[in-house]
Amino acid sequence: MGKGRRMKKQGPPAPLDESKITILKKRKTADAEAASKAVAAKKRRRSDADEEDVVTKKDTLKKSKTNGKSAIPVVKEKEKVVKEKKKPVPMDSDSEDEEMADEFEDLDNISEGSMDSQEGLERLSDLEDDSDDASVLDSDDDGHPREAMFSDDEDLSDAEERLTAANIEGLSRKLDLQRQAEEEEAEQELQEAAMQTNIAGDRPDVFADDQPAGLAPDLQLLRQRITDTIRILGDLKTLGQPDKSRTDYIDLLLNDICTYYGYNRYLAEKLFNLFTPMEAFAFFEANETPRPVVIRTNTLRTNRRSLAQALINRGVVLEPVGKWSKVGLQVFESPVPLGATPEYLAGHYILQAASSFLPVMALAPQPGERVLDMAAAPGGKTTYMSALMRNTGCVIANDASKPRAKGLIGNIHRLGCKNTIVTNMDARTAFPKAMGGFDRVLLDAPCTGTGVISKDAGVKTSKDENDFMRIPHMQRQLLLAAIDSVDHSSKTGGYVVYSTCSVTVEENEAVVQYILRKRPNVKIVDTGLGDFGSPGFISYMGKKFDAKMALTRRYFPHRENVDGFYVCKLKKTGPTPVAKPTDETASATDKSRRRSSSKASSTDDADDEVYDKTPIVDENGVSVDFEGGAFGPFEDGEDDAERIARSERNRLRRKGLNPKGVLNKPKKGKDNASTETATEPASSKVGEDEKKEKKQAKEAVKETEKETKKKPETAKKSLNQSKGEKKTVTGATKSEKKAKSSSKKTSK
Ligand SMILES: C[S@@+](CC[C@H](N)C(=O)[O-])C[C@H]1O[C@@H](n2cnc3c(N)ncnc32)[C@H](O)[C@@H]1O
Repeated sequence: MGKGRRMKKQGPPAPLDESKITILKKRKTADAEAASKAVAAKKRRRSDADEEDVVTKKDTLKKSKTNGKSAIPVVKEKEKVVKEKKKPVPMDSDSEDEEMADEFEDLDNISEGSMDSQEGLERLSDLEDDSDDASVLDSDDDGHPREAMFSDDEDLSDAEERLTAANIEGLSRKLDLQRQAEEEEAEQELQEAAMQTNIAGDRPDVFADDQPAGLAPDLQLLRQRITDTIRILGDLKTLGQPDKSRTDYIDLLLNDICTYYGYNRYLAEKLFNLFTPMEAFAFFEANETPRPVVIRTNTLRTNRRSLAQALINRGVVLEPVGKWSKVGLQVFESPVPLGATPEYLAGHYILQAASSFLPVMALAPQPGERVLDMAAAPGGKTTYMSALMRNTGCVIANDASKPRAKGLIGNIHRLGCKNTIVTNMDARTAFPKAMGGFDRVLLDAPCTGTGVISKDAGVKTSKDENDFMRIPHMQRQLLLAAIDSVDHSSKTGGYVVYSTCSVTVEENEAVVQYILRKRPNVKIVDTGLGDFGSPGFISYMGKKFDAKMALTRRYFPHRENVDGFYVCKLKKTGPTPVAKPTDETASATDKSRRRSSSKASSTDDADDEVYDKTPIVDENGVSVDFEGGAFGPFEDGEDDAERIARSERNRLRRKGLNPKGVLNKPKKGKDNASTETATEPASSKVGEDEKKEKKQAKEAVKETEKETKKKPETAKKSLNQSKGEKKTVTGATKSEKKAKSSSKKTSK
């Protein structure tokens, strides 16, 4: 079955699919007590949910008000998502049996790579299942009954019954806890509704109740004011003070959000602007609560059913993460540390956020392919790719940070990935010069981490304007390198997936838009991830993006209950065009052309190794690298250097310093004109900008620069790609060395 069809049938994942738990409980005759609890809990939940629905329609704002910091908006959003999941999903004719299929069984041993019909994923379903459970996956006509552990099927196998029996007690406990939380929440809502009624119809003066200066803010009052302000913004005409504008209210709201949640003003505003005020509140709330713990089954070592059984036997309470994934398990409770179980140590699973499955699913690497993971550490995605490829072909897993690359190697060994080469290079410059011609490239880019604030609250205060200049700049460079490293003529691939765990437009749609302008030889294609998530922005704050940006996917903690994430899939349609080739680019282009023809004729000689080593060039054909700063404009009419310089000036101003004084100050012991701008007057603005840009660039890659000055790890074994040998190596291959020497010759 193709990926698109499966995704349609399966629908998007529910963060916490209560229906499964309920169904389990209904079925569990062996544990009458647990089952009756479950049914009662379900009824209560339903009636609660119905009541909440009514309340929602009456006044959604009321729902967001609580006395403490409970995540009411998150819960509401979660419920909304769950309800949406319950809507019938459009299905193909053979969809009913698929819907009933076992969420454990039909996944066992097989990859989600088999879900991509566009890319020959059917090949995967042809592969024999080499485990004991020999069911063939993803094939519509496999003839294997798909019994469901959590399905509506009545005929559960004995094994599933035992699994269910073992797990039901824990699930029941979880459900009771949820019910208790919901009752408390409902109680709170009632109280708040009463409070709201008192001010309903009035024009609440949120500007009046200023907190006393010098004292710690009263969080209860602050929260009340936040929700009041949001309510007013929803109906400013009726509820707003006549002498106050929308801007006044937004200003007050942002200040309160900063105080209440602890964000710096710049970041709070940036995140706030992504949503309506009400949704922004839900987003900030969601960042205060952790996302569900998820583990990914390593199908190189086991299958999901066996893993679930083993962990349940250890008292772990879990369920499949959702129908969208065949390898994910959501863990509700564990009496043992999940990073220290025998199964963990044996590499049967890896702790991996649900959202980080998505870029790999979108990339859909195929067995036998040559794949690059540009920024791979600690390796959650690399090892998933390796599993999808069934340990065949080759994954180059690169990371610029040496300590992180060591962690990556550890995971690769633990999970038994044998088709992986680890490299330690700066991907902006290493690829495609050192290696190119990949069938697929994953760029899970370094980012500001605004999607994972619940994991790293430090982001709230540490990320400023400067970071939002510097980091997207690096992302653009990396993505250009990713595109140039892909073989557009790959028979099976030619794809790049770009992902970040950030929700800002600057790091996502804006980066992709820039790339589309710089590389007309790529186009955005469907991620194949179905309806899960939201479409990428096609416009934002007056800026229009390519219409196909809607094919990219965004994920938010408050909507999908996963880490904030962005996924874009690109298809390379032709070689990178060079407008005004320099010597270097011309020869590289020739080489690229030779490469295509040599591929056809199979007459490669050593220097004509088939890699697309086209250097990154700007529109004028000028070779681009970070140090040179000759990068294209950040946005139309404004280049990165200027933006970074402006950001630096703003930063200094915020610190109360005079940017002119600080930036123009001559450096001790250095002649102003002694750098690469020596031919220009020391006071030249251009020279200063370049220096500033260089300074920013150096800061940006402080850590990675150090590493990349050192030699990449050398190969211990070579990888004979053409013979398809599977070998674990840790550095450059023979062919890569040839490619390097050829590259040197070219540049000479
Ligand atoms: C978001 S993390 C990658 C997570 C990884 N894909 C995974 O799933 O486990 C970004 C990684 O990019 C690496 N990195 C930063 N700058 C880089 C560069 N210029 N070249 C290659 N890697 C870089 C960082 O060391 C970091 O490990």
